[in-house]
Amino acid sequence: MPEVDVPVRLTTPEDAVPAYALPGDAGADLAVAEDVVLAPLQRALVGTGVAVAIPEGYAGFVHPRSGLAHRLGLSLVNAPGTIDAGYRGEIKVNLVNLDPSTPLTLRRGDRVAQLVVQPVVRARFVPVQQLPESRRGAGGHGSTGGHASASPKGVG
Ligand SMILES: O=c1ccn([C@H]2C[C@H](O)[C@@H](COP(=O)(O)OP(=O)(O)OP(=O)(O)O)O2)c(=O)[nH]1
Ligand SMILES: [Mg+2]
Repeated sequence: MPEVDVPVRLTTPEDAVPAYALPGDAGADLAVAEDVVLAPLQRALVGTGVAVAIPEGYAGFVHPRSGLAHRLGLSLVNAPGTIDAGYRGEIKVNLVNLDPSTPLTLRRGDRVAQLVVQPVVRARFVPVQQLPESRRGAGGHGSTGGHASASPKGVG
């Protein structure tokens, strides 16, 4: 996998530098810098103790962790959160407990999200009268089929 240097500053020496759990992982785990209790369906903006300087031409995307989502219903309100190259503040996570009945307790240091650093391009938006044709055209929102159905028969 290609690598890029990302300067990182910790709020305190006890905060964790984002780390990849395994070789080949796309996301480096981010931990909460404080204890948090989330009531069912409650959300909270929580610091990670980490600030980064993502190089120009890249951006960071903060994704949920699938295990916590699956086991506890923990997610991010704004998934994926966007970390701009110019941002020097602490990375914060917009946590939400999507479980409808069980409160969720997180301890400082728990890894709750993952940061994916990706190359990005900046678009030059060019106003035109007519867009070039394509096979998809204006079709969307399930136009190719296979979308889930609310009916007991399942997907169509
Ligand atoms: O999950 C997130 C999302 C964003 N940010 C920080 C980094 C990002 O560069 C900045 C702005 O994010 P965004 O552009 O998504 O938020 P906005 O509501 O548009 O705020 P702004 O007006 O500051 O751009 O906030 C985080 O710490 N965590
Ligand atoms: Mg913005």
